[in-house]
Amino acid sequence: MFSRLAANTLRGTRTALPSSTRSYASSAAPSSSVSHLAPYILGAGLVGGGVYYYTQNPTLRADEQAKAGTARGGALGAGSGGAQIQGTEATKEGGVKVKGESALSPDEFRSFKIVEVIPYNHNTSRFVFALPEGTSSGLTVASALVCKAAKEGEGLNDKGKPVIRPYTPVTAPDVTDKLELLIKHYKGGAFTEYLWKLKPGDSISMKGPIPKHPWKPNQYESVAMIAGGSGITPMWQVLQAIDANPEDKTKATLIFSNVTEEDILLRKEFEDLAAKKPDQFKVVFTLDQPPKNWNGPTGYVSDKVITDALKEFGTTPDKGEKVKIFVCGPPGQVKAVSGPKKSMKEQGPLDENSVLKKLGYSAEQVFRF
Ligand SMILES: Cc1cc2nc3c(=O)[nH]c(=O)nc-3n(C[C@H](O)[C@H](O)[C@H](O)COP(=O)(O)OP(=O)(O)OC[C@H]3O[C@@H](n4cnc5c(N)ncnc54)[C@H](O)[C@@H]3O)c2cc1C
Repeated sequence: MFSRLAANTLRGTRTALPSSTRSYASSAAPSSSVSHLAPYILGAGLVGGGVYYYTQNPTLRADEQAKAGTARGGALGAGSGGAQIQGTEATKEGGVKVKGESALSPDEFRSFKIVEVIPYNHNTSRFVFALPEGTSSGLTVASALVCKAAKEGEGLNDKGKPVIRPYTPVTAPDVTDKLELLIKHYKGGAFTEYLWKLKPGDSISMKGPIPKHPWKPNQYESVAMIAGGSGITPMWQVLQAIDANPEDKTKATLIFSNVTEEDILLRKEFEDLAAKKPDQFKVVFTLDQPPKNWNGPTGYVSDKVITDALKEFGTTPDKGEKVKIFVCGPPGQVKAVSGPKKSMKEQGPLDENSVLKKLGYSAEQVFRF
């Protein structure tokens, strides 16, 4: 599906971002990528060591954000799994809300057992957690959860405080009995180095939801999602919600950049969506290091990649409030595409030199996770 889409809709093109950005996005800082990383780190050691802008204020670590940002509510929940979503009820805003008990709490950390660790690719694994029988995560769309070590005294930072990091489950909010995180391993990463030592039977503490952009069905005619590396998981959460709600006619175009083909997370899921509902979902993958037979765009997410991809569903700047662009990825990519978020709570203006600004989009049309 992708090849067809790519061949039909996009031509290869060079871009405006340094390759270091994408190396950061989808590789776990392997030694071979050091030369790629150098310019980024040089310019941005800056952003708290590459923790995603989609998190946060560049100066604020997730640990601090977690303390500050676990406000309840604000979002509509939605489930997955076809036309009729089980265990959900309609809300007056037109969305769906997960019924029944939530396993997670926004007010306290709760411990969940890892039941399975399934390698996904060279640096990413699926962590499957058991939820109490009959409960679901209860996360709203779009929202995240935060994780820390469940065992006292473990997973601490160099100041002796627990390392806390946000993640977006890949299981939909109404899935009961289990929750799955798709996590990329960062060499030297405070939390993922700890996580990679754990085994099935061990536990992790979680708290949530951490609300992001409250998804309202049909609030926009169309949305675009520009993601890099593991910044893809919030996009998948929103796409699942749209797909699960037959009343939601929002059209969505995903532009997903990675270093190599192997780095593309959830590729089959996106291709299946685009194949199932081609008039509603469109996906474009861009690669820094494409294989010989690659038909899609290569390099960074440039103005041309965005313009070409968003033409079909008319996600253009002149549409005002009818369109939204979601951005989520590594700092270098976010900086080039939109400019960073002003702070944890404020989106702030678009960077004057960013691709979206130059294309004519307004700050109100853009949301960074
Ligand atoms: C809303 C949200 C949802 C997210 N969802 C997911 C998800 O589903 N899956 C996922 O994999 N990730 C997700 N993330 C990212 C995740 O929260 C963590 O940032 C990521 O796992 C890295 O954490 P870490 O503690 O292992 O690495 P960190 O310690 O934060 O470091 C990250 C990298 O930067 C390097 N580094 C650290 N400090 C410096 C420095 N001073 N200078 C230069 N380099 C430095 C480290 O060596 C490492 O390679 C999400 C983030 C947000 C905000």
